[in-house]
Amino acid sequence: MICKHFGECGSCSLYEMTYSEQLDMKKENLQKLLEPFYNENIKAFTSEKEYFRARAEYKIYHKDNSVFYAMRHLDKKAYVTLEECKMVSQPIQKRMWKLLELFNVCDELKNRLFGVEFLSSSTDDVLITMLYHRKLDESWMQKAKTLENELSAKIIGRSRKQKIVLSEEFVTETLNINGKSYHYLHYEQSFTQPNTKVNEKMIEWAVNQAKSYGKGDFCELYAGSGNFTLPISNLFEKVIATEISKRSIYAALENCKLNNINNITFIRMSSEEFTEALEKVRTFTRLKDIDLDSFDIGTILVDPPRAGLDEQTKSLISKFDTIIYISCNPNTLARDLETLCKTHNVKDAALFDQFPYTHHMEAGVVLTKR
Ligand SMILES: C[S@@+](CC[C@H](N)C(=O)[O-])C[C@H]1O[C@@H](n2cnc3c(N)ncnc32)[C@H](O)[C@@H]1O
Repeated sequence: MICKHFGECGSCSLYEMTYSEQLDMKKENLQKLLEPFYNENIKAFTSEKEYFRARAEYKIYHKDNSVFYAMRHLDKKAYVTLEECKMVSQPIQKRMWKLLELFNVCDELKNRLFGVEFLSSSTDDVLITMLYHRKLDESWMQKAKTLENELSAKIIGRSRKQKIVLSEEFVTETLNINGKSYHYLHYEQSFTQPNTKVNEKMIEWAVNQAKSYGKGDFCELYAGSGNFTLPISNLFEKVIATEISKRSIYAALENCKLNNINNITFIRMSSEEFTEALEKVRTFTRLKDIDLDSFDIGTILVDPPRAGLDEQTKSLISKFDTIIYISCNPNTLARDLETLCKTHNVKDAALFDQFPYTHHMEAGVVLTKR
């Protein structure tokens, strides 16, 4: 029934709904899922109706010596070629069709090309990753360098065991949070929120919840490159944040420098390991210079992947006064609330429409200890 192709395959009923109809449907679904834990009206934060996606991945389909952007059809074993894609951001829009024209007049660039990924920012910075089934050589690099200039974009070429970065491998993003600007480096292939405007609303919501219910020091698990951590850090004296991805932790540290923030301790650690460290089940050399006991954690924010929280992490976060839970899968959120609501009450809940015209939902819930 529901489109995974931002509606572009034109084959599903969600695409036929108006934006507000599909949003109402999601809100109703979320309200039902959260009903056992929260009976108040859930606030929905809307997306722009077009040009909202800051990143996109396309297959490249070859036919009669021409290439096309393509996506897998939802139901059939086939690809759908695209002639427009109104879901992607204006900076991507501006470049993607020109790029296709340039591929089509250059055999060197389109030979064995099988995918193109775009990452953009609201500062009109765009990174284009081109994926090939062949080794890339000097001649490819020369053509790709010309492309960089013609498109005002940064280009990365990838093939098996090969990655060529022509200039930089990140885009610079600036987010406006409650009237203040925060600057971020978003690296290729590390996690970034897909819908910039909705992301800003989501961070503002989290900041406001931390303002209302925050206590003690602040801790964040699944912190990525500091998307929430940086704006929330202003409200607390001491902050500790963990994340499993090496690249995201590197970006998070760079982002702290960019924003002159120096009260955050970032640690590269899985939430499972961090739980073991806090509960003194295991010692880690990575923590030799960090005194975990010096943090008096009262507020925790978690933003796990779709699988939600593991049992140990749930048990750990249940110990803190305030929990802000951001979820990209309301089914696992509802499952985790069954445990968390044994000790905490839900104070607020919201829907963030990060993924319009798909069945995906992003939700936020704030809980305080009884
Ligand atoms: C939904 S993303 C959220 C990232 C960040 N909060 C943001 O808004 O950009 C989830 C993050 O959890 C990280 N992650 C996945 N499994 C993890 C684990 N077991 N422990 C810690 N972090 C994990 C991923 O690398 C990813 O950055």
